[in-house]
Amino acid sequence: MLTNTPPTTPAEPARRSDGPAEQTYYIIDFDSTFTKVEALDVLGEISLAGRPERDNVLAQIKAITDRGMAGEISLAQSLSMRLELLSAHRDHLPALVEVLSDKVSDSFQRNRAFLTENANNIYIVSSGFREFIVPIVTALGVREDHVFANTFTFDDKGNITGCDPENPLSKDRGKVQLMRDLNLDGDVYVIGDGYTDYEIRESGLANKFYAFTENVMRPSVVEKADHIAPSLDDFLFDNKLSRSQSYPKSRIKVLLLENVHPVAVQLFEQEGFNVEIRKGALDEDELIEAIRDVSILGIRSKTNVTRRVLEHANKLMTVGAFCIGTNQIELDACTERGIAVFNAPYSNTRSVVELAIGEIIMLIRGIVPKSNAMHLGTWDKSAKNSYEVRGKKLGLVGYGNIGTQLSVVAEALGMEVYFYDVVDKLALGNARKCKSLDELLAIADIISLHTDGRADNKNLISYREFGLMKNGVIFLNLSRGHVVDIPALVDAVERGKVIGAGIDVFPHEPKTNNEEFMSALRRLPNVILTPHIGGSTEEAQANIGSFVPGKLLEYMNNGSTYGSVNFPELQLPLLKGAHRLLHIHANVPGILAKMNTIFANYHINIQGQYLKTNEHIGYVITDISKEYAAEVVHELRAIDNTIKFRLLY
Ligand SMILES: NC(=O)c1ccc[n+]([C@@H]2O[C@H](COP(=O)([O-])OP(=O)(O)OC[C@H]3O[C@@H](n4cnc5c(N)ncnc54)[C@H](O)[C@@H]3O)[C@@H](O)[C@H]2O)c1
Ligand SMILES: O=C(O)[C@H](O)COP(=O)(O)O
Repeated sequence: MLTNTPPTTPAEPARRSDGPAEQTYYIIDFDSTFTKVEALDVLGEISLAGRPERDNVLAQIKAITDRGMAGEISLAQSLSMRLELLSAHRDHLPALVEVLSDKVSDSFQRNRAFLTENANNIYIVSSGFREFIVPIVTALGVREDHVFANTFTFDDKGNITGCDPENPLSKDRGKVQLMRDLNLDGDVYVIGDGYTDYEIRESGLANKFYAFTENVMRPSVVEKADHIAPSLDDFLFDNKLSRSQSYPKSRIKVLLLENVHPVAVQLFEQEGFNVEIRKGALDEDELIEAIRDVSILGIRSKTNVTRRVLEHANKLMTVGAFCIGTNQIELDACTERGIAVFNAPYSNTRSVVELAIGEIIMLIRGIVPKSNAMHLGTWDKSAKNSYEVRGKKLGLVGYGNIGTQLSVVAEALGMEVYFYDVVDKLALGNARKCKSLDELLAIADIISLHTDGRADNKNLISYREFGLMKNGVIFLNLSRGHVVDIPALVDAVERGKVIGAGIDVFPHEPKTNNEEFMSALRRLPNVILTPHIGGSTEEAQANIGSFVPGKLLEYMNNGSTYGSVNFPELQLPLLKGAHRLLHIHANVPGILAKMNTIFANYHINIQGQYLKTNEHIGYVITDISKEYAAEVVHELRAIDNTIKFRLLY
C-alpha cells in the first residue's frame, strides 16, 4: 500500500515549449537532490542539540547515510539504524522544515518555473519522510499527491519510533516497486544522487538516469548514470526545457588561482558554475594548459596573463584580478579578444597603509636589529639612531588610492607629508605637492613608493635616485618589485645612504610557498623583508573575495562592465522579459548601423539599446522581444569586425 494515493487518471500533459517526448515524467529524489542536505542528518542535529554524545552520534548517522546512498548497505538497514540513533520527537519537525526550506538546492530555487509549469509530470520519489518533504516541495509548486515517501511512526508521547513498515519505500528496491505501482505511461527520467535512484533505471522503469551532483558526487552512482547533471539547469538544457539560464552555468568553467579567498569560490558555486581552484600561481606553459576550457579566470599578482596564454584561451570571457595591480595582465591583448578584465581597486588599500606605517615606526627606531640581538641574548638599551616619526618628512612617490590614504594617516601621527605623482593630484590635508621626483627625493626623511606597476616604472629608483636622497633615509617599497633597481638598493644600504628599508615586493617572487626566496637583499641590516603581504589581511582578502566575483558575475549575468579596467564601462539595467544581445567589435565605423539594419530586416522590436566605445573596441547591448528568428543571431555574429557575441536571457 502506498502512503499517498497515486493519481487514478494519467497525469495531464505538461505545458512545455519543446520537450523531448509526447509525455515525459520527471522522477526527482529529495535528500541531497531537491535539497542540499540529508534531512535525517539535520533532524539529528536538532534532536541531539545540547547532548554530550551529539557529535559522535551525528557522525555515525552521516556514515550510515553515505553507506546507504552508495549502495553498501540496504536501504531498510540504513533507515532503521539511523532512526534508532536519532532520539527525535514530533515537536522537532517544524524546526526541521524551517531549516530545510533554506536548504533547497540552488538550481531548484532558480528553476521554480519548471516545477510549477510541469507539476502534472513531476513526482518526488524518496526514501525520506512525507512529514518534512511535502511542506518543502509543495511550496515550490510540486503537487502533494505526487509526493511518494515514507511516513514516521510515533509512540503515544510523540517520540519518533520508526517508519511505516507497509510503505514500499521503507524496503529495499522500494523505489522500483513504487514506480511499478505508478505505472507511468511515457518516457521516465530519474534525477537523483543515490544508488536507489539508479535502481529505477536498472530495472527498466526509466529511460534515463541523471546523476545529480550539485550537492554530492558519489562515484558508484555517477558511474552508472546515463548523464551527469551538475545542476537542474544542466538537466533542463540537455532536454531543451525552459530554464532560468540561457546556458547552464555548470558547463561554464571558472579557474581560481593563487589561493583566492573561499568566499569567492562559494559565490561562483552558489551560482552553479563549475569551479576549479589551485593554491599557487601558474607559469606561462602551465596556464596555457589549464586555460583551454576556462571561461572565467581569477588570479592575483603572480600569474602573468600574456598574449601567448590568451592565444590558447578560446573560451575565456573575463579575467578577475583579485588584487589591485593589473600589470601582470596584457590588457591590450585581452581587449582585442573581447575579454573583460576587472580588479579590486580599493579592497586592500587600508591593509597596505597599516603595514607601511608599522614598518616606518619599526625602521626609524631600529627595532629589527634590536629584536634580533635580544633573541641572541644581547641587551642593548640605547636611544642612539632611534627617532620619533612626529615631525619627520614623509615623501610619497605615487599619490593614488594608497598614497593618499597613507598621507592622511601619517599626518595624524604628526608627520609632514610631501608627494610626487605624474598626474596632477589634489593634496589632502596639509600634504605638499612636489614638482618633480628629484625634488621629493631630496626633501624626505622617509620615502615610500606607491606607484602603479606600468612597464615604464621599471627601475624608477636606481643609483642616481638613491644618490639624490638624504643620508640615513628610510626607504619603503610596497608597490611593485620592478620599480626598484635591487643592486642599487643593496649598494645604498651597504653605504649607509639608506639606514632602514621595508621591502614587500620583488622583481622575482616565488610562485608558491614551497619555493625558496632568492634575493641580494637577504641578510642586510635593518631591512624588513615581507613576502608580498601588503594586502594579505583576512579583512582585505575577504573584501576582495566578494568584490571581484560581484563584478565578474554582473558581467556574465547581465553584461555590465562598470569598473572594468579595459572595457568601455556600462552599468546596465536588469534584464526583464527580453533577450539581451551583447556584441563586442573592433571600434570601426558603421557597426551599429549594420546591427540595426539586421533588426529592421527581421522586424525586431528593440526594447533598449546601449553603446559605448573606447579606442580599441565597441560594446553594443540590445534588448529585444523574446520572439525572433534564429537567423538574427547568425547574422549579428557574421558582421565584419565582430570579436565576440553573447546572448543572455
Ligand atoms: N604590496 C601589496 O601587497 C600591494 C597591495 C595593494 C597594492 N599594491 C600596489 O601598490 C601600488 C599603488 O596602488 P594604488 O591602489 O594606490 O594604485 P593607484 O593606481 O590608485 O595609484 C598609483 C599612482 O601612482 C601614480 N604614478 C604612476 N607612475 C608614477 C611615477 N613614475 N611617478 C609618480 N607617480 C606615478 C599614478 O598616477 C597614480 O596616481 C600599485 O602598484 C599596486 O599594485 C601592492
Ligand atoms: O596588487 C595588489 O593588490 C597587491 O600586489 C597584492 O597582490 P596579491 O593579491 O598577489 O597579494
